[in-house]
Amino acid sequence: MIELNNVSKSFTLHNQGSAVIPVMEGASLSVKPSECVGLIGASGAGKSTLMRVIYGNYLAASGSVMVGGTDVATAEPREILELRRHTLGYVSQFLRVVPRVATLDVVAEPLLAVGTPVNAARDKAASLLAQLNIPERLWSLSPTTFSGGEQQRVNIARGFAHDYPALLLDEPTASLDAQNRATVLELIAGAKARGAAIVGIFHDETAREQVCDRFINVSAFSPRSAA
Ligand SMILES: Nc1ncnc2c1ncn2[C@@H]1O[C@H](COP(=O)(O)OP(=O)(O)OP(=O)(O)O)[C@@H](O)[C@H]1O
Repeated sequence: MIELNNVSKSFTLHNQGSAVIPVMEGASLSVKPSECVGLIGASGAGKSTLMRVIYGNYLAASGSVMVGGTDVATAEPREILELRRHTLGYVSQFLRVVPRVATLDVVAEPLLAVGTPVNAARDKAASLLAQLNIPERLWSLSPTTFSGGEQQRVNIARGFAHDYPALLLDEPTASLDAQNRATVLELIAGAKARGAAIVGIFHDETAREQVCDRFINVSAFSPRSAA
């Protein structure tokens, strides 16, 4: 479902004499449906960079980044948007808050985007918000003023609203209390059970041991250790 072949990535620092910093070479990985692969490696090794390359936020310098039938490395922007709408979800630690949109609609939006009827989308959103302990009195408010932990849970609810065949999870359990953390791990297990291919970064060791089938150390893709 997610297949990277020989991917390299470097950054050009335009404000620093166009210095080119290679951060990744020869990155290859393959994630099958119902599998969760954890990215590990020291801080700065390139875990977030690899996730952004898969999501299409960073353009790979070479190699292929297949998600479903789309090569993210060469796809047109509209194909990437289509891929993100139907196939590839991304749950980051932070909610990009849309001003004045009610929490229930923020969570239902990915479902509406794939054509789910409004009532069904709202029902699913309500059930996720309840599962993640967001009090019902907050559902009609914009999450702009919510606490950090509440915003993170709204973001998780939104990320799990549509059943994406491929999911990227960037620290989905960071700074959650034990009960909400357990709920998120259940959501991840549920996504795996229905066939999602998942790539995740989890600093929380207990969480990653619980949901990951295997690990990839991205330090192996650092240009210094590449062959
Ligand atoms: N937009 C960018 N411009 C320049 N360099 C960048 C950019 N994004 C990442 N880097 C560099 O790429 C390297 C890998 O960073 P990345 O954030 O992927 O590491 P990480 O493994 O996710 O680290 P952490 O565990 O600390 O979050 C770092 O040296 C970083 O400075």
